[in-house]
Amino acid sequence: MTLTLTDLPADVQDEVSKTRRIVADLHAELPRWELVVWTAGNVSQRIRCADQIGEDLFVIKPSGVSYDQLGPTQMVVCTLDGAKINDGTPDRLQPSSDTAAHAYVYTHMDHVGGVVHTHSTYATAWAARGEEVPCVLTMMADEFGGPIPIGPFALIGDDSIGRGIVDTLKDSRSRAVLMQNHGPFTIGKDGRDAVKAAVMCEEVARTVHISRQLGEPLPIAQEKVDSLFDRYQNVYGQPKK
Ligand SMILES: O=C(CO)[C@@H](O)[C@@H](O)COP(=O)(O)O
Repeated sequence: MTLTLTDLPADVQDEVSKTRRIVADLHAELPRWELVVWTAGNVSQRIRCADQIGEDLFVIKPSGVSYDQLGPTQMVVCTLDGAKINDGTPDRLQPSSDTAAHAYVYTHMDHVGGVVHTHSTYATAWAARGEEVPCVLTMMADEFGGPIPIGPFALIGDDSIGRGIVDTLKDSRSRAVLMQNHGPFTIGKDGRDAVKAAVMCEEVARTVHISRQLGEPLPIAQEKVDSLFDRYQNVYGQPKK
């Protein structure tokens, strides 16, 4: 039976409301960082509520709606099988066409709290060639712990894309995967972390492409990549609260 938001415990309803605001605001980051044209990108964030209602939920944008029309009340709430709940939005409002992919990632990667998909230019150009972005920048070692891998060609609309993302990232430190002939999908501890991974993925895809136009970039020794990744993930920035 389809869940009804207003029947859920008050604390879950509060978390849904907060997450809707977060996900709506994160969608503004996609055009801000020039990661999308038109509506060609989406963000979602998990709600960890299995202890209260027996399953997690996630919030994702509605399909094909312009970013300047996206507010918290348009954000769609789904179960981890990708089904929209009775979330207060009009029945006709459909979730993103990538909802099944996001749902598959949340189901099979419990540590993931946010998923992003874009068609950002340089990352998508690497995806079109089916070539991983080699780890030749300290920024890549910091952020991705190695190369940005290529995922398989997969048609939209069922579990194929989600399965390709999980199969590629489950044994990788990278939070980004370039789905062949399609574009980048990124994961993170939350939606903002996944958006950051999408921003950094496009940045390094552009830089490495330019470097290759000048000559052959130099690889970084694996032990140096490991050291850079460890520092950035565990020391960089301000002390964790
Ligand atoms: O990549 C695709 C379609 O191929 C979609 O991710 C993109 O058009 C965005 O679709 P949504 O607006 O999220 O349904």
